[in-house]
Amino acid sequence: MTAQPPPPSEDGPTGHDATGPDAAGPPAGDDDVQGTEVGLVARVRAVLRVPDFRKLWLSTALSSFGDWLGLLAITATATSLVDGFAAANFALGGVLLFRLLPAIVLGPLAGAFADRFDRRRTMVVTDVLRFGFFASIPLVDNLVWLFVAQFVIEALSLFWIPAKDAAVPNMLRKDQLEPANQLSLVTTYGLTPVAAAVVFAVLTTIGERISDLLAVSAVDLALYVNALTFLVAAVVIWNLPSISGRRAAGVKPVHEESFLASLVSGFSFAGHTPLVRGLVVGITGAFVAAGVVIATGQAFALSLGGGEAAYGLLFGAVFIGLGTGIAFGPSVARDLARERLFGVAIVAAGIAVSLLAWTPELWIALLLVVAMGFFAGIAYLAGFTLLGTEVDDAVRGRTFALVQSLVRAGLIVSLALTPFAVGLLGRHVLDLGIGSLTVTGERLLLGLAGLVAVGVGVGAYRQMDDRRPVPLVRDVVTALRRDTTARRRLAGGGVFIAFEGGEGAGKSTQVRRLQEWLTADGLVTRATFEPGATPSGAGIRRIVLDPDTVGLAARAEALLYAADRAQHVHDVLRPALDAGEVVITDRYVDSSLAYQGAGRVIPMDDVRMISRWATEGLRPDLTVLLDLPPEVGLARARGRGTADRLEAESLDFHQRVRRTFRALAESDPGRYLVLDATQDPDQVAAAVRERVGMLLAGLPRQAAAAPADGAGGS
Ligand SMILES: Nc1ncnc2c1ncn2[C@@H]1O[C@H](COP(=O)(O)OP(=O)(O)OP(=O)(O)O)[C@@H](O)[C@H]1O
Ligand SMILES: Cc1cn([C@H]2C[C@H](O)[C@@H](COP(=O)(O)O)O2)c(=O)[nH]c1=O
Repeated sequence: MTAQPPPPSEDGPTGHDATGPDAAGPPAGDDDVQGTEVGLVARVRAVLRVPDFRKLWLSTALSSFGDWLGLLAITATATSLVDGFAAANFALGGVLLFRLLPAIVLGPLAGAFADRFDRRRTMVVTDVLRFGFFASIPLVDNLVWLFVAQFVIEALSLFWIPAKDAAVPNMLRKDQLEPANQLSLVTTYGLTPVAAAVVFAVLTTIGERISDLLAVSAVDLALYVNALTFLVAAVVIWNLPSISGRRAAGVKPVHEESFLASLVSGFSFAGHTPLVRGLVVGITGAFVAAGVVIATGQAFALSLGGGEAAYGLLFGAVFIGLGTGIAFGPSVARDLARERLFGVAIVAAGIAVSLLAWTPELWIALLLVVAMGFFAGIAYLAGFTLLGTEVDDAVRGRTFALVQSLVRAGLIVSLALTPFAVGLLGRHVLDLGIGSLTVTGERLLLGLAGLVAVGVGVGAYRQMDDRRPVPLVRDVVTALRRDTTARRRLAGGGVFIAFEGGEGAGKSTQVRRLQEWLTADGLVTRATFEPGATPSGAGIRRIVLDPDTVGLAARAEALLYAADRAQHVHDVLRPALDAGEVVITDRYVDSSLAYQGAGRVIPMDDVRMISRWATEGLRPDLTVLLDLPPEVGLARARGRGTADRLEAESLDFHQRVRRTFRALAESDPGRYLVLDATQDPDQVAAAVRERVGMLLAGLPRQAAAAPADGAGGS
């Protein structure tokens, strides 16, 4: 018997909980993850049914609209405040420079701020201040003040953005973050700039009538409207306590670290966590390359024999590609792990840029630019989503801010240096004997940018790959195929298999082997473990297993394992099961019953109760118990090095653990497979396969021809 013995009618595959498939999710928006038959629109609609996210999205959309309108109005104001072509260009350049500059200095500080202080307050205060500064631009009506205000507004945005980016993952379930990001990115870079451009055009067209009616110019009116959007956003955000995350429940954080120390620990976290390191390197490198592409754009358009019109077309093609990648990338990539997709997409974008460098024709260039944008959009969405799902709340603000600073710094450097480099490299005609080849600075730099992108993509991939058993090429091909041989999810929801047993019983070995077998059989599988499979769980694992953790009360230990499990169910198990995966975990509730219940002698019912609460009743469809004498297992485990805190317990402790595992299995034989773990690993694996084969036989897999955007992200 595990946490919740199943009534006969509920038993069997996919009947893994007593509380229904929506139990682990937020109050609304849960009907989007029933396998892969659900389209993008339905998933976005489901995300929008989460009330707090919907309100935040609406207010962010409003601010974004205001921001674009403001940018148009500010550039118009800047050029109108000076005379002459050169001065107008200087004013325009100044506006853009002052928009990007603060990020380099203030970005990391803003991240530490977002992690340290109440995010809702940070957002409200910055919105109110942005309202004031935007409104001051038309009132003061002076170019120097415009630059100052622009700088301050941008600096304030730097505090607002990481606070918001770090807050969103707390409002949604992990599997909802990708559609939420798709919606936000399409809104910010697709819908609101277009809406702002239309409104700006209308305002300037009817400018005279506006002046007569309101006694302000159309450009000033745009700035006032923009200012007002920030005030509205401040009010909306003030009424969303969930943005405060942990503080929403009134929990005041204890800051043992100074501000400086938290800044340093943010950098250290990014530097020492391979996944984050890969993301930071990948996103920054990709933006450096993007800066080169933007800065060489006009010269490249000229070299294709086109003028401003060709440049405009190339510019538009980037956005078409980006939008398509963000909207449809997840459907194309389907089950490809986002950790892999990120690096692969950057490499693909890099290849497109490298090919661009050799392109003689405008139409080929346009296709390559769309392809580049498409892959860049996929990479950006995957990277942004991974930052939200994989980085713990406590350091998320600093991580987002670090990325934002590096991205802007990379953009500034490449935008500033590229024109000089193009000039320096010049134009050369090489005599190849059989003909001549014209090499121009912009094309050389484009080629270089492509190579940089390929390099950072490979680097990011190496850092982030979680060494899953399927080789990359097969994984990509499988993800792209939509025929009957492609890996499939289970149509009626996933199957949950737990491996249990004492130290060194061979659980990790058998989990890996079962996953390899199922993957080869074409199923989408997820191998995981307890404790420590989530970022916060990793911290718990360090505490409970560290031999230096002394004096930990038995109840505290039980609660720590339960906390790890609650996070594991919420972040990994429930979303994967809802998406129809076969989920295999190395340890689950039985370990708590055996180690904390029998080992630490806590009443079984107490352990059962906290486990049921932590898991919201989620229980395995099958538990494989690898049974062996503790002396044998401990000897195997010690082969790995120093014993951890639990391995170091007495033999008597481990005997009690073994007896309890066996008793649990005996009380519910239909749901357990008990195997003699002293057997050869091949024999154990064969017995596991036979039983799992029976469990899966007859379970419907997802339809062969899935709809184009039917993939759930994983
Ligand atoms: N059936 C087996 N016979 C002998 N050795 C085995 C067998 N299965 C695994 N081993 C070896 O025993 C050691 C422990 O195996 P493994 O890590 O798979 O066990 P585990 O149950 O996950 O351990 P723990 O719970 O302590 O992490 C490894 O060195 C592994 O190669
Ligand atoms: C889930 C769980 C685990 N434990 C113990 C059992 C082991 O000694 C360690 C985990 O180490 P492993 O090498 O990853 O197997 O933690 C526990 O006492 N209670 C639990 O709920």
